Amino acid sequence: METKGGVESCMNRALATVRAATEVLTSAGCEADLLQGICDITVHHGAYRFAWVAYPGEDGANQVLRPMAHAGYESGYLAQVCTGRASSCAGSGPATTAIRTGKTVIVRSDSDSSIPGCDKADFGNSRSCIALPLRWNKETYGALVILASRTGSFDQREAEELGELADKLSAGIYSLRLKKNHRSVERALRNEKEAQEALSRILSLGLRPISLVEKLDKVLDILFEVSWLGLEKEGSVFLARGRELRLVAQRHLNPELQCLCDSVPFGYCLCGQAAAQGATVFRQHLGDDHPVRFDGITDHGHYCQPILSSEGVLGVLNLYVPAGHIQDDAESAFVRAVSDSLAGIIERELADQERQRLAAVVEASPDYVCIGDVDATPNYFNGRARALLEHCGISDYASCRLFSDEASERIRREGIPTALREGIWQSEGVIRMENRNLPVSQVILAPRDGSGKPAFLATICRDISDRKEAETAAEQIAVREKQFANAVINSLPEIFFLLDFSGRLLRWNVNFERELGYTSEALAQMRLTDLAAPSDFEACVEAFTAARVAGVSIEVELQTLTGRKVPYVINAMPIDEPEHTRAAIVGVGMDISNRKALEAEMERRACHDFLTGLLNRHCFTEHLERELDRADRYECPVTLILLDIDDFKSVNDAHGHDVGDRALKHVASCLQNAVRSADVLARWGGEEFVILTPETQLESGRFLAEKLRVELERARFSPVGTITASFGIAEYQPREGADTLLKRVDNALYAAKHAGRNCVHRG
Ligand SMILES: Nc1nc2c(ncn2[C@@H]2O[C@H](COP(=O)(O)OP(=O)(O)OP(=O)(O)O)[C@@H](O)[C@H]2O)c(=O)[nH]1
Repeated sequence: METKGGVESCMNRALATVRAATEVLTSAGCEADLLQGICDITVHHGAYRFAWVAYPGEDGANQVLRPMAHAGYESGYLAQVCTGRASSCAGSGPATTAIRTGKTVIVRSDSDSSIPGCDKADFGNSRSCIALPLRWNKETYGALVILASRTGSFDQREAEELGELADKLSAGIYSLRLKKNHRSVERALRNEKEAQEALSRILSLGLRPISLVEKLDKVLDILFEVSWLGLEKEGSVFLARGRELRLVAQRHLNPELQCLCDSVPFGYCLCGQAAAQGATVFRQHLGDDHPVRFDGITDHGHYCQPILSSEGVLGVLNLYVPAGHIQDDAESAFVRAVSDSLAGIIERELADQERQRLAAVVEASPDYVCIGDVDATPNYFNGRARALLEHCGISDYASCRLFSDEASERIRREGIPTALREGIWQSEGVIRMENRNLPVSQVILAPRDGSGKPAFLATICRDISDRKEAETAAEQIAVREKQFANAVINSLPEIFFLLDFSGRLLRWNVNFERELGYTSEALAQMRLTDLAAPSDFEACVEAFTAARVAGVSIEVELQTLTGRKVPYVINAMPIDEPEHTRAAIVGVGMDISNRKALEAEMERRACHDFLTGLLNRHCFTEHLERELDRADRYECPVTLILLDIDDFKSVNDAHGHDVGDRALKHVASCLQNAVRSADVLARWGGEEFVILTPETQLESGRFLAEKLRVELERARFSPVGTITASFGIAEYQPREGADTLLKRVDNALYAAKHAGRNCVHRG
């Protein structure tokens, strides 16, 4: 226990401390000074062994005590208290307990184990401890801890006095913090105002009629004037071109550095890193990742702030700061705001450049260009269009009507709605001019704005008069060529036709219609093979199938509408399909009726006797050979009759050759009328006739010969009167041959002559 004198002395030291603290409490300029002042006074005026102020803090995930000020003899005590688990904020040491509970904690003996940890603490020969919570307005700042060298210190009165000191200290902390806050708020407001003014100056630069480089230079100047920014008066702006940064503006940059930084690839050095990452790069010092160096370069820090748009990286704002500069939230936010403003300026500039380029192109375009509102009110015409309007005497552009009423109506009803709906409408139209109409191709465009709505309407008309003239000329040439082709094919003496691959008639000449008698409507539904005579149909199909790949020539009979069969020789060949047709085969056909008739006549003449019209000897012999072959093969009977007019010489002599000729015809006629159709009658020569009677035996032959003899004798021929003939007959003996048979029948005839004529003899 303390003695009465000791108690007084304890009270005195507490009172001395409180008294001495008054000046510090009112005069301290900052919190650190206040805390340190109180600790000093506690030790020097209160003669306590040790005093310190603990604030709660964090070390990673651990809550710890932070000594904010201390005075007196401590001998490693602080380190032990602040790192020991028992005295951590989560622990139960005096300082921790006071902070956590908000109540004063007193330890009067270093053997007091009521507060765990205190017994283990090295009090540095101190024997008592008081931990006073520093609280104000329900906020606990920390604890004032005072150690005394004697056991049993800090009775209730001393503790109350010291508690008052702690309350005053808490009020002082509160007051200083309040002042500090006021100052920082005032400073922040001042800085904010300055920043806003700088930003508005930067933004207004975007509207000034100066080049982008000048604008960027001035932005750097404005930044250097912002007093609270810790910038060096040195900086630059890069613009991105592809994956490269180009130095476009700078202030006070070392000339050598200007050369080195003229072009910086994305990813290279600090600015390249900022561009590649799209994020701020800040460095306090010139480090290894700043490879751009020159002789005499001094250490400095960097703000490399990417200038970003929604499309990507536009460039980098590069600001220099003194070496060791500490980045400040307000400063970082301001630099970001400046880069956002720069993005706006650059984007507008690029858009302006693009617009100017487009405007120059549109203005110089050879097309007629009109740009107007989405309600189709025109508000711009390019040079070509203005010239056209002037030419047409139109001065009121807003209400000009260049197109015909019909075309205007179509544009209004179809063109503009389609363009507004689909973005584009294309057509052709005609512009009315004073002397002529100007054919144009027209395109109406409706580009959309950022919200997807049509922003304006642009009408582009192109003079297509040259093309139209060429098309008209080509059409006229095509018409003329068609007329010429028609004239040619219609003047052909042959029939002409074009077939498609299925053989259907595509085109034909007038001869075709005339000779076959069908109408063009009927022909348009027909194939050429439909016209073939039934007997020629198969051959016709075969020929025109072959004509798809190679030329063919075919003789075929075509049947006219009336059923008449006309022989044609048709030459047909495949053709390359002319444009827009299905033509596959072209052909011409010549009517060969005359040739066929001539051939028939020639054949007839070759086989027939010109006087009597009967088969001649040559043809008869062929018949005879064939028939005898058949008789040999099938052993069928054949009988030959040979007759000779009696005393014919006297007919000629008496009546002349003309009568003789007629007499021969008379005999031929009589014979022709008397024989059967299976018999073959021929003039053998002179006044001799021969009859081949197939399937006839000798007796039947003799009967026939006798019948003929009688018929001939009975038939009177004027002016000659009776004409008779002698007959020789012979039946063919198997395999005796024609010559032998003829010899035998000739002998029989001779015998008949010898026998007195007008009779029949067998050989
Ligand atoms: N008018 C005419 N006379 C012909 C033709 N061919 C032959 N003759 C004549 O027929 C006559 C045949 O006379 P011949 O051979 O003496 O026989 P024939 O007078 O009939 O006496 P036979 O046969 O013995 O009865 C000749 O005068 C021939 O000129 C002919 O085509 N026309």
